[in-house]
Amino acid sequence: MTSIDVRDLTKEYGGRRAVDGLTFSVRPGRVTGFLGPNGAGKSTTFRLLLGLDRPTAGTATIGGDAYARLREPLRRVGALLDARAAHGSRTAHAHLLALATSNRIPARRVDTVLEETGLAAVARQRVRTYSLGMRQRLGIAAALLGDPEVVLLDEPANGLDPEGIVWIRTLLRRLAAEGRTVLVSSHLMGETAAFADHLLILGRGRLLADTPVRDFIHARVRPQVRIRTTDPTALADLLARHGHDASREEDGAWAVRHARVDDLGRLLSEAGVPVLELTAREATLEEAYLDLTASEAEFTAPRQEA
Ligand SMILES: Nc1ncnc2c1ncn2[C@@H]1O[C@H](COP(=O)(O)OP(=O)(O)OP(=O)(O)O)[C@@H](O)[C@H]1O
Repeated sequence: MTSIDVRDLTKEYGGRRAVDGLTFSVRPGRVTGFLGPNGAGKSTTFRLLLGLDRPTAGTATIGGDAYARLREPLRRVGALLDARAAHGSRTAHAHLLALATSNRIPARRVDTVLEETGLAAVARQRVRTYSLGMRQRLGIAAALLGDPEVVLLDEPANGLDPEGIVWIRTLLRRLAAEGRTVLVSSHLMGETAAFADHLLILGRGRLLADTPVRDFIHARVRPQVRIRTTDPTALADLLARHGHDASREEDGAWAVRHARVDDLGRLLSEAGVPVLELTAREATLEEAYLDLTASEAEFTAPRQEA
């Protein structure tokens, strides 16, 4: 089984740190989401892992070896970095066949991955006629061509339609279930939580979280209760008197944090506050993610002199 190991990895471009002392491991048999806002360093980390760029310091290895030292790398590691990589004047079939031939991969894999990615019917068309979603699928087909143990996909859902999004989720789950090591970058937490088991979250080149998705939700996604009433003044008074952390939402409803429907329902009923709606909801993952990024911003704010 092949793990990815990143140790003290740093990459500077002209004195600016794109990747700043990253240390993490990516384990086989699960999908690891690699999350971070634009410019957080995800693509740079992928390039360092694939030997396309040299680290300023630290190491990035796959199964214990730097990518450049792997024999028959396409059979070990499949990667999607840039969906525009395929030559537009070639057909998808020709593009994949050339890749297979130059990497000593059996030609029959070409048809297998074309089927797997839903491109079989358009395989003889030139790539320049493809939509962004079709190019994404072709990039994924190329990544899977060598039947690799490790799959690295940079924003694979980019350009896919809703059906494509469901397809990629299913594909990623299957690749992990087959025991492969799957690392998938995205800047969308909601999308990532739909397929990932584990999260690595980056902010400004640094690792902010290395956690199972379930633990992240448990630790950071707080329960909330949503209330609509015909008497907002009475509701606001009541909530304030009982020390509830409440705020008004855009549609006029109230959101009460760290509260339970059972407790609030009883309270409202005893106080005679008319209720139009009382619902339990979990703050979205996206909110939890922003929360994490905000605490990072506080952490990195310049220190005040005493
Ligand atoms: N070749 C380069 N030369 C100079 N700066 C670079 C280079 N590549 C990346 N950077 C800078 O490094 C930082 C990290 O970029 P990177 O592309 O790795 O982020 P990312 O998390 O992949 O973002 P995105 O979601 O936008 O793709 C950015 O500030 C970027 O401008």
